[in-house]
Amino acid sequence: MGQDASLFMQALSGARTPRAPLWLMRQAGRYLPEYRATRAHAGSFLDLCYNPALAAEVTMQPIRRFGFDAAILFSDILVVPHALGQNVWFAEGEGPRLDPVTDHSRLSRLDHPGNLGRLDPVLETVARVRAQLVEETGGQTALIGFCGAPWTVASYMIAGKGTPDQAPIRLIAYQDPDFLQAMIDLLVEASTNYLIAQIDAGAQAVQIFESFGGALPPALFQRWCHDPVTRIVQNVKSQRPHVRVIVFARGVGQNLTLFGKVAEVDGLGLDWGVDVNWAAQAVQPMKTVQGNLDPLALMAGGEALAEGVRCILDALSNGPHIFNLGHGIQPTTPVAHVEELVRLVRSA
Ligand SMILES: Cc1c2[nH]c(c1CCC(=O)O)Cc1[nH]c(c(CCC(=O)O)c1C)Cc1[nH]c(c(CCC(=O)O)c1C)Cc1[nH]c(c(C)c1CCC(=O)O)C2
Repeated sequence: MGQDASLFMQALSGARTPRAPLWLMRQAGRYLPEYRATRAHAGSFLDLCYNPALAAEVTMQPIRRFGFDAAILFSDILVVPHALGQNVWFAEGEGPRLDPVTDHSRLSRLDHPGNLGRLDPVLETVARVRAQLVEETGGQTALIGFCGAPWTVASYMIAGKGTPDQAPIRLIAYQDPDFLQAMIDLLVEASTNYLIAQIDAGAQAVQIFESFGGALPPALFQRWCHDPVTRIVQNVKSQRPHVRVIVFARGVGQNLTLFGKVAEVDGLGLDWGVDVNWAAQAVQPMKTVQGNLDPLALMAGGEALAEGVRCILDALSNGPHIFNLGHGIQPTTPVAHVEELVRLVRSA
């Protein structure tokens, strides 16, 4: 079966599909009891990311349970700085921690972006998942690879942890733009190589997560978000023209239309703050749109969920659309609400 046989790939190619394909950001995660069970005997979170058998297993868990239309590689955006030699770890219950890189001398001690050998196990996971998807779904379920956008990844590399408003990187963008440009350039090159390696291992589409694009003031958006993401997309597409690319730039509002003008972008993610009626007018004529259910409407369930789904389908069903959340699923979301979501989207 060709790769465009899947509903997800058809929608991403710009087709209006008989029903909206469905997957969820963070669909493999702590809300699933089988994930928690695998996680409990895998060691640390990074150990799980670098264990191809277990990482493939958790990638497949939500596919087997819900029959989603796409699987997303189980890994993390911070494996890229880790592969470049930065110390990265996940403090239990606290999130990611890194030894901060805040100046040229520390940056120069990182590895060359062509040396991503540490990510070989992740590529092995991609190959295993693709083989399992072909075997178990006949290729009906597509495989998505991913990386973080340079600004988002650099915000962790500089602060050494998640920060509510990304103040450390914003300050450096003003005080030492040459340093930040060098870090961003390194990430553009590493991310390009990493995505191409995922595609060669079996990923049919890739998504770039710009989780903190909304932290940029308008005057800085072009340089630190739009340019680096566009460079990655164009680099990847020029070398692997058959792949499909989704950009999920959270919180960027009307700047979504700037990505809409980039010919090589196939799909645009909509966070839950985007007005879907605006998106139907301003974004969907240019690109396939994906999103934007509030993860808390899914957690709440009931009428909030039904109304949220209806509102999205009413606005976006007339063009190419992939159903998803506006951000990752929350760990305390009841599994029954996800079952209900699948039923609502499939029966619409
Ligand atoms: C900013 C960011 C990160 N990671 C990611 C982003 C961008 C998207 C976003 O904005 O959410 C992306 C990511 N992280 C993970 C995936 C896997 C694929 C998927 O199922 O979507 C993806 C695509 C698994 C994960 N990444 C992480 C978990 C939870 C780890 C655990 O099992 O303990 C998972 C399933 C850990 C992680 N990783 C990161 C944080 C801040 C945390 C801690 C927060 C938390 O605990 O939920 C960095």
